[in-house]
Amino acid sequence: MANPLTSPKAVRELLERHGLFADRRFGQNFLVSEAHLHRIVEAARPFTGPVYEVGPGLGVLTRALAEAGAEVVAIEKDLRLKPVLEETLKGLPVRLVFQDALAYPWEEVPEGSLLVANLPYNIATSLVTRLLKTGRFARLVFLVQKEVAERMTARPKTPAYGLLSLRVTHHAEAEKLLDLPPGAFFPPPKVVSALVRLHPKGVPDDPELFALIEAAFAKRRKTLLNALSGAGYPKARVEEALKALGLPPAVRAEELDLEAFRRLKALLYTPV
Ligand SMILES: C[S@@+](CC[C@H](N)C(=O)[O-])C[C@H]1O[C@@H](n2cnc3c(N)ncnc32)[C@H](O)[C@@H]1O
Repeated sequence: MANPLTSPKAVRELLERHGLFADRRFGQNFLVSEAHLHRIVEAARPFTGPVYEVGPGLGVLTRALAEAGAEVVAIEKDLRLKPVLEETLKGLPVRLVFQDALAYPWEEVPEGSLLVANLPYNIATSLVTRLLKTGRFARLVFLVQKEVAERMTARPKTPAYGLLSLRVTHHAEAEKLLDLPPGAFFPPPKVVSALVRLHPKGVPDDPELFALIEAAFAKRRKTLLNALSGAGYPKARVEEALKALGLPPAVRAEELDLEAFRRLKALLYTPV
């Protein structure tokens, strides 16, 4: 059965009836494409654990997930949407939580949980990083701006490659599944979006590794040697480590893959 919320007209009427408007501060671009909604639900299956949705909005995806058999916990920051969600999700087994998703205790969700969401653009990167660090998610399936999806899946020596690419690679296998045009949303955003799926590998955070990677990319145009020595890593030690790894002294951060950064960290953090 078609989802009653997948038309701009239905969304406009629903908002009007509740005296609401799509609030840009909350990144409110509601999905209105039945075909894309279906692709997201299919990409998220099988529902082997509780499904967390950040930002249910008017409930379009929440409803589709619940109707497909998922046990959904939906976390929404905009309290104005409470009466709408109570109407659109009536009778469905969804737990609604009204709070900022960044304040949610993600470290306590059951092992094997799933995230399925059309993420608010302004918290997407920090939220996904945090969820990966918890080690509790079996799968994360979400919409983000295409540019963010490209950074998540970028390979070394490409312009989009950096801290986010390495963070994602450290924790997960990443897939960029498809692009969504602005017309798939109401109101249409200015940019193209993309559907991303991450399969975590159960690798815990490595704070020393990520301090090193952050320092390496903080000055992207500099050589790795200058970026790291500028951030306080002893220059002679970095020079020695690059040599031991067979890397030229003028190498830049974007030329190193995750394995190279792991080996560099091991050399820099080994007591002399
Ligand atoms: C891009 S809209 C997606 C709405 C809906 N899931 C859909 O696909 O139509 C993002 C949603 O996240 C909510 N939101 C924004 N910031 C949030 C935050 N920090 N915590 C929880 N929800 C947030 C917005 O109010 C909005 O409902």
